[in-house]
Order: sequence, then structure tokens, then C-alpha cells
Amino acid sequence: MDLESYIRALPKAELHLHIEGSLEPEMMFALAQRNGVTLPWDSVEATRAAYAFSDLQSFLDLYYAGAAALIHERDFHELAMAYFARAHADGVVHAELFFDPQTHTERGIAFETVLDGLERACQEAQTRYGISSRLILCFLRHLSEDEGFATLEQALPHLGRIHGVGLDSSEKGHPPSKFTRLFARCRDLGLHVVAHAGEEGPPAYIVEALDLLQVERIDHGVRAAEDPALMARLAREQVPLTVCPLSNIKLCVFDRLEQHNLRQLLEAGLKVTINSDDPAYFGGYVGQNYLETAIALGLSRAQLKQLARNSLEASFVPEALRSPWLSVLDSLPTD
Ligand code: HPA
Ligand SMILES: [Zn+2]
Repeated sequence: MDLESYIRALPKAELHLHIEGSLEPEMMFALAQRNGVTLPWDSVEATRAAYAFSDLQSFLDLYYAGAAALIHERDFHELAMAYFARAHADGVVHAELFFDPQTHTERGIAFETVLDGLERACQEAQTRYGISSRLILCFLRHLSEDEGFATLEQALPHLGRIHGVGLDSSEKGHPPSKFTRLFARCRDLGLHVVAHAGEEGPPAYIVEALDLLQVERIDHGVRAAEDPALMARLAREQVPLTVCPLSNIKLCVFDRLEQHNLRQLLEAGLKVTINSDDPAYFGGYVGQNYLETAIALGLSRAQLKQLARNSLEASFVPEALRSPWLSVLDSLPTD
């Protein structure tokens, strides 16, 4: 079996995917036209050409601008269905989707419009593709904790449809400690909790996310490698890291994929997973992330299998749901 087919055959979970980051320029333009929204670019080509980022903020500015094309329930549904089609083609059996309600409610879109469209797509993905999924509400960390509390208030009637919360947007200058009370409240409500940390921010932000927010997974976390004590802790506690290799290259966290530390983290015994983050902006969905990383870092098939296993084990699905996928994974060869 060639490498691409092998990667596709691995049953895998995607745990770090911003659904707004799967908005391809073609759909962005179609929606903008349908909704009478003016975008800052003239064409699909000009949009793609603008995707040359120097850091996280330079990406976020475009990502929030593109999200303005999303207005109606059906827009969110179409967006997520397009993602699920791609994920299915890549062998994804389970996906935990981040969504950013504040990006939309700030523009006057109702919280329910966003949630209804995404949830309808999640249900359809189950029947059409057999993909199970969960929705994780992300708080924008450049906004205040009080604004986060206001968003949580809007989410309260819908907690049966929201599985967890996360923390995204501009990392530097917005440490996890800013959201200690909000995350404590979310944990009290029985929500799962994750946070972006150690993408651009220092290892201390990872420690804060663990100790203050008590997160169950760290999104990105690649800067943990700068702190040996933290590395030892992450290995000992088997805290999953949702690493996004192509994102890290596009946002200049590493200069080249060959220099990415994913293999180092994996070989140090950390529970590393591979994910796509914002695939429409970063040049590849999850399968492409596995493939390019495998080639650049010379990952073995046993390591690829381990990465897929980690993704299933790090997901928020119950053991019983997970075990059939793990059996399929176990049956695949490693040579
Ligand atoms: O990679 C990311 N980092 C932080 N916030 C984000 N929001 C979408 N993508 C990202
Ligand atoms: Zn992310």
C-alpha cells in the first residue's frame, strides 16, 4: 500500500479544526454574493494570493474578514457539510469541531443561527458518512472574560448540543489566567475544557492552561519543547497535544516542515495528534497534514498508526464507541 492510501486507511479523529477555517475562497465568494456581503478581495485568486502570513495575527485578520460571508443557518450547514465530505475522504471517523460564536454574534448573527446550522450538519454527517462529531465552543481570548461569560450565558439553553469549550484567537498577551473564572464555571457545568497554548505563547501558558483552566487537552503545545520539566509532565500525565503541522509552517512557528518538532514530541512519549486547524487557509486537510509530515520527518508506519491511535484515545467519545475503530486500526500492518 502506498503512503497516501495507508494514511487514508487509518481510522482517525480530528480534534483541532476551526470550522470557520474550512471556508474555502470559492464558497466564501459564493456566500458573499448570495448574501450581498462585500469582501476585501476582488476574486477567489486574489483571496488565495493574500494567504501569505507572517504570524498568527496576520492570519486572524483575514480569517475574521472571511467569516463575514456567513450569515444564515444554511451557510453554516453548507460550510460544515463541505468539511465533513473532505474529512470522510481522509478517513476521519470522528471530528470535534471548534466554532467561534463571538465572531458571528458581534456581527449581529444570532447564536442559535450558528449552532443550528452546525448541529444539523453534524447529524447529517452521521447518516451520510458515519462520522460522529462534537461541537466545542471557543472563546476569543482577545476579548474580555466578561464577554466570555456573556457568550456562555447565550450557550446555556443549548448545553445538550455543546460538548466542550476552548480558547482561541491571539495568544500573546492573553494568557490562560485571564479566563480562570470562566473555565471554572464551564467545568462546573460539566463541559469538557481545552485551550490553545504554546503555539506562539511561551511554555508558561501551557502550564497555566493545565493548572488554572484544568484543560483535558492542549491545542498546539509545540513550545513545550523549550521546557524539559513541562515535557516530562506532559509525558507522565499523557496530556494530548493537538498539533497542526501545516498551520505551524504557514504561521511561521517553524520555518520548514523538516524542522518541526512533532517527531521529537512523539518520541519523548507525549500523546501527540495530527490535525488541520484552518485547512482552507493553511494548505491542507488532515490527510495532507499526515502525509507531508510523514515525508518531511521520515515517520514510520508504526508512528503514523500511533498518531491515529492517539487521536481516537484523546477524543471525547466514550470507550464503547471508540473500540470498533481501534480494532480496525490494530488490524492494519505497520510495514
Ligand atoms: O491557529 C489558531 N490559533 C489561534 N486561534 C485560532 N483561531 C483559528 N485558528 C487559530
Ligand atoms: Zn487552532
